[in-house]
Amino acid sequence: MSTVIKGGTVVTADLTYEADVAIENGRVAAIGKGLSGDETLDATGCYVMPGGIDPHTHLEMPFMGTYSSDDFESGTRAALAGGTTMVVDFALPSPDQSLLDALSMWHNKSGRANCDYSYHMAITWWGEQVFNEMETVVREKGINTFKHFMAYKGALMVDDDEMFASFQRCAELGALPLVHAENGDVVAQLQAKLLAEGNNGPEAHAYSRPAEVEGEATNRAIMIADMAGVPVYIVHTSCEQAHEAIRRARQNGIRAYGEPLIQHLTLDESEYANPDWDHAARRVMSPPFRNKKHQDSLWAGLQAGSLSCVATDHCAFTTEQKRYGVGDFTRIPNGTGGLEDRMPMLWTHGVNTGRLTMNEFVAVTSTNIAKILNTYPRKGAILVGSDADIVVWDPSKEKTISSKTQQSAIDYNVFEGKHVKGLPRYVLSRGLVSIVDGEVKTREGHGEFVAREPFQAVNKALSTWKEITSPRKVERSGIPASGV
Ligand SMILES: NC(=O)NCCC(=O)O
Ligand SMILES: [Zn+2]
Repeated sequence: MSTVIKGGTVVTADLTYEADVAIENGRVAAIGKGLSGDETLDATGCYVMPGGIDPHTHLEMPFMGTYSSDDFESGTRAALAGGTTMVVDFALPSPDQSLLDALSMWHNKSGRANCDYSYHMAITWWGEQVFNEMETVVREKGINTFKHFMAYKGALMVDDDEMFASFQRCAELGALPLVHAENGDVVAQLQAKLLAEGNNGPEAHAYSRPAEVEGEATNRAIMIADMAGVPVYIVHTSCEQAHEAIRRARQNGIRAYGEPLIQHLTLDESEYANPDWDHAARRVMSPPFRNKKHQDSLWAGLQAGSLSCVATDHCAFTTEQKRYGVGDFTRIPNGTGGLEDRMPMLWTHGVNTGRLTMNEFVAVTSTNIAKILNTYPRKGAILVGSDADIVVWDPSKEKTISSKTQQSAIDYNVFEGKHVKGLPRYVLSRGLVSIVDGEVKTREGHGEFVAREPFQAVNKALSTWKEITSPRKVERSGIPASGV
């Protein structure tokens, strides 16, 4: 069975051109004019783009005494509805748990996925077992990225010595470390101080995590990565201080990547001042939403290329779960949803406003992360042989975002009431037509795990440079006798 997407304009990270796209066996089979197939999808007036890749999701994640409420079924359904055809989730070992056990647990959860997925492995503790299993994870299990939390003291946080050890191991294995960069020690002290002063509402969550906390940790993570000789990817970059650290590092030749979230780009700190406790608590995530100065910095970073990808960090909790933190903001589960809205919100606030070109939109929603994760051009591209993960984007289609019509399992939406213009007409997951004009035709279990090879080029270049510049003993002849 072959499918042809006909009459649209192909938009990739580099090119815009008129062509039909033919699909066979889940792959792009031909690109050109006048193609035909068993099934035709009319793309007149639409842009035919690589499906989105969300670099950062937390589906059914055990966190803060509960589990995030979207699982791989509802989460990937939401992803496809919004034009995202691949998600990258996190396998999260509990303290002392084997990385391989955690991975098996995640494979058990993901069997219901509607679109393709991959994982980052989290480093939540350190020891010889973790050191050894990292090699298996990279060489045998198809995972080349490891996430480190500098925040969540007493839970997921790792210290600098553990991070340095893990980064060096990543360098040896051809893996890329990811970092949640917030100074967990300072946050813990600020939280205690705010609570002691009676400041226990959701707004205190934002007060306890000022931009300096993030800027300091981002810079520290980048410097540690540089000393370890490995590139580094900073997740959910939310402020100018963190962006500045990434920008400066890149100007100095350091391979550091930054990832703003669609939430931070389009929602600001005034959400926490809302008199409705539920409204504010539903928006509690780390880092918190910031002011316009920070938002402008993030948009500028996407335009200038100093920030690479737009993610969601989709970690959705119901209102009931958020209420665990009534009377103590530190117990509000951290996280917000966004999978279904990432692409329409970015198109509306990025492309429709002239802040991003269509090609830049494709780069930051798909192609850049495919390259960073070493899965390009299987993903993130429309090329003959690429997976047919494709979104046919209708720039004239509009809607108002509402939790009543969303795919996510939770009872609200942080973008509630926002009007978007630019939505998928069709979404194809490895050739399977999964969304047709808002109608959901996803197939549970269709999604497959995407194994990713270790990095060759960047890690080789960095280790070569490290070797050339490593400390060397100076060999001297005629050393004078000791003066003692
Ligand atoms: N970001 C957030 O608040 N929740 C998800 C877990 C994490 O990545 O920090
Ligand atoms: Zn995080």
